[in-house]
Amino acid sequence: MRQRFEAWLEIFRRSWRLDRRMSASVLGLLVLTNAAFLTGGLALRALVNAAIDRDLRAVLLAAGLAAVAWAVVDIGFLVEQELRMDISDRLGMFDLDEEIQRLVAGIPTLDHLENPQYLDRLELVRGQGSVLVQACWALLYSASNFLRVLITLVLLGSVHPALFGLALFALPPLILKRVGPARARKAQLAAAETARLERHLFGLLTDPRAAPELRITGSEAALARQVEDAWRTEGAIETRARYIGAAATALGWTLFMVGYVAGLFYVVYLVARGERTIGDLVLAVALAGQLRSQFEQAISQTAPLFAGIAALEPFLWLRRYAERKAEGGIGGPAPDRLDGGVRLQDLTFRYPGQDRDALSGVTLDLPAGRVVAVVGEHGSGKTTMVKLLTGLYQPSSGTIRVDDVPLGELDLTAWRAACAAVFQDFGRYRTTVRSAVGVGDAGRMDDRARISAALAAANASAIVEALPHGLDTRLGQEFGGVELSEGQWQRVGLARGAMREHPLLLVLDEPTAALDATSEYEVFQAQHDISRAHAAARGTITLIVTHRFSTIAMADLIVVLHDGRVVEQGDHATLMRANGRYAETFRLQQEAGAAGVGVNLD
Ligand SMILES: Nc1ncnc2c1ncn2[C@@H]1O[C@H](COP(=O)(O)OP(=O)(O)OP(=O)(O)O)[C@@H](O)[C@H]1O
Repeated sequence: MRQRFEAWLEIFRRSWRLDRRMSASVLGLLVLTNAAFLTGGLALRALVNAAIDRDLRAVLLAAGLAAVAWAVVDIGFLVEQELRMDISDRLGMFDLDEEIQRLVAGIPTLDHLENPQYLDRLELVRGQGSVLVQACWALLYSASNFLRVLITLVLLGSVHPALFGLALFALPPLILKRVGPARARKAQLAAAETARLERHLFGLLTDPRAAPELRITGSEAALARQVEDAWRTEGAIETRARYIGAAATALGWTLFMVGYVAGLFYVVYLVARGERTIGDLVLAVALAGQLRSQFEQAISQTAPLFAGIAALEPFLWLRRYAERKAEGGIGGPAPDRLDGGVRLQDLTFRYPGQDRDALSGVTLDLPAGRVVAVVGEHGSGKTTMVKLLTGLYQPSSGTIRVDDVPLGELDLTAWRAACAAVFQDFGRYRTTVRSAVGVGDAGRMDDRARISAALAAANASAIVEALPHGLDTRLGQEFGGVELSEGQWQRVGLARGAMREHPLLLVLDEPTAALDATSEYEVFQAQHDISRAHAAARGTITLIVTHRFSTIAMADLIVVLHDGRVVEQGDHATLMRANGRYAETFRLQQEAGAAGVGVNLD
C-alpha cells in the first residue's frame, strides 16, 4: 500500500517536472470547477427563493450567477480533461514507457527471459506508461468529484436531512464497480501465458525462416488451429470476467435508482402535505438528478484509476525485480589482463522450472592464454557453461573465479565488456551491414576501419565487397534489403564477435555450424592466429564449443562434457592415448569424414 502511494506521488512529481504550467493549470481548474459548482448550487436556491418571493431583480441576478457558474463547471471540465490527457500521453510515452524499456533491457542476466512470472508481468505493463499517468491524475479528479458530490449532499440536506441518505444508495455502484476491473485484472494475468503462446505461434506462422519447414511438413493448418484455440481460451477467460463485471455494475445502479426515486417521492409527499415548498421540490429534483450524473462521472473516472492500478502492480514488481537483479551486477572492475585464468568450482546450474541440473558439480581450470575446446553430445551442457561464464545466468551453486576473484564480485557489465562471443543462435540483424557488425562493440559502431578489420578476421570481406553499397547495404529482404545465405549470416555473426579487440574471454559456440568443411577450416585457421594474438596481448582464453573434432585437435585443452559433468579433459594427444569417449568419437568422425558421413558424440 505504501509503495503504491509512493509510486503515485512519484508520478505527480514527474508530471510537475515535465510541465509545471500545465500541471498547475489542471490543479487550478479542479479547484475552480468545484468552487463554481458550489456557487451554482447556491445561486439555484436563491433563484427559487426569489421566484417564490416574486423578486424579479434577485431572480435575474441569481439566474446570471448560476449560468456563469455552470458554464465554468462545464468548460473547465473539458479544458482540464484535455490538459490531463496531454500530460498523461507525454509523460507516459516519453518517460514511463522508456523507463519500463530501460528496466527490461537493464537486467544484466538472462534467466528472467524464461521466468513466466516476469514474462506475465511484462505483458501487462508493456506500453502502459500513459495508463499509469492517467490513473494518477484520475485519482485527483475522482477526489475532486467526490468533493462535488459532498457539496450536492449538503445542499440536498438543507432541503431535508433525510436526503443525506441518498449517499448510502451511492455506495453499491461504487463498491460493485470494482468487481469488473478486479476480475479483469485476474483474468489478464491468468490469460497472459496463453496470450504469449498465441503471439509466439502466430510469429512462427508469419516467420519466413520457419515457413519452408511448415510448408513441407504441412503443419500450417494445425498451427493455425493452435493459435485459434489459444485465442479462444484467452478470449473466454476475459469475456467471463467482463460479464461478471457488467452484472455487478447493473446491480449497483439498480440499487442507486431505487434510493433516488424513493427520495424524490418523499419530497413530493412533504410538498403534498404542505410541509415543503415547490421551491424545495425543484431544488431536490435538480440536485438529485445532478447527484446521479456526478456519481456516474465519479465512477466512470475510476475506470482509468483501476486500469492504472492493474498496471502499477506489475510495474512495481518489475522495478523491484530489476533492482534485485542489478544488485548482483554492482562490483569491482574486470581485470586488464588474465594472468592465472578462469576457474569453475563445483559449478551446478538448473534452469528455472526444470527438474534436473544442466550442469552438475563442474570443476575445471581454463588457463589464461589458452584455446579450450568443449565437446559433448547434444544437451550435455556446453552452451549452459558458456552462458554461466559470460554471466548471462547465475550459477545455482558453486563459483566461477576470474584470476581468483569470484565472478559474482565483478561488475557484470564490465565483465561482459571484456568478453566477445559468437553464439550458435546468432542474431540476423536486418540493418545495414555496418550496424550488423558494429553492434559487436557498441562503443565502436561507427568505426568503419574496425568493422572492416572484423569482417576480414571472419573471412567475410568478400561478401561485403559483392554487396551493392558495401558496408552501407541494408540486409533482410523483408525490409527491401539484400538477403544473405545461412553461411553468409554466420560470417557476419563471426565478424560481430571479432569487433572487440583483445577480449579476456572469447567464446565461439558452434560458430561454423552453417559453413562447409573448407570454410570452417579457413575460419578456424584464421581464428587460431587471432586467438594467439589476443592471448599475447591480454592472456585471453578462447573457448570453442563444437561437434566437429577435426577443428579442435589444435586446442590446448579439450574438455568432454557428458550429462552436465566433465568426463574427460586434456590435449588431443593425451585424450587419444586415454582411448576413451573422445578418442572413440574422433576416430569415428575421421572414418565418417572419409566416407562423407557426420558423427557427433551422441
Ligand atoms: N532455456 C532452457 N530452459 C530449460 N532447459 C534448458 C534451456 N536451455 C537448455 N536447457 C537444458 O539444459 C541442458 C543442457 O543444454 P545446453 O544447451 O547447455 O546443451 P548443449 O550441450 O549446448 O547442447 P547442443 O549441442 O544441442 O547445443 C539440456 O538438457 C537442455 O534441454
